[in-house]
Amino acid sequence: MSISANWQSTSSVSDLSSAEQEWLFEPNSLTAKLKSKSQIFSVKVLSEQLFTLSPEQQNLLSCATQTAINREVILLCDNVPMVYAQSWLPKSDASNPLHNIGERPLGDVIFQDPALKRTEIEIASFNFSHSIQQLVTLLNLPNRELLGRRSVFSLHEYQFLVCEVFLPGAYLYS
Ligand SMILES: C=C(O[C@@H]1C=C(C(=O)O)C=C[C@H]1O)C(=O)O
Repeated sequence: MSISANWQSTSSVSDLSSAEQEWLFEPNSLTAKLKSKSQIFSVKVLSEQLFTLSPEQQNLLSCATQTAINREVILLCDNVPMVYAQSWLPKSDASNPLHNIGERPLGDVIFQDPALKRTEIEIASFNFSHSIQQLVTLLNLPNRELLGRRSVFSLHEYQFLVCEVFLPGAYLYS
């Protein structure tokens, strides 16, 4: 699913509530933050496929390779869908910690490594006409304007892009 959006740097976004800022600007693991708010945390993998990167994505990931793994998941707290996440991971072999993470949360893998670096977080809103709303409807959630964030991580020689869209019912809208 495309989550193209009008991504803006956090410094150019002003009218956010404190709850929205708390969640959108969270510098550490979103998985850990969601786990702290729930009894049962789970990951539903929607898909993991090899894709050709768009020129913009190639530029974002400053990578020469044209293909990457597109991983789409839903993060659930106590079985309530909270976040749709789409990550673009480098094609890899078993030696790469990002290889084949399955139902494990990406955050549990990458935030264990002190070498992890995160570039600035960008924010976007997703209105009623955005394709993400089809997923919201599929999940039987009420359609509403959604907020999301994305950033590029680097871990040793790997760069990868993580985009997260907060679904209706997520804590930051309360
Ligand atoms: C990057 C993180 O990992 C989370 C888990 C993801 C996954 O399992 O695919 C994707 C994005 C994040 O919401 C994090 O916890 O911050």
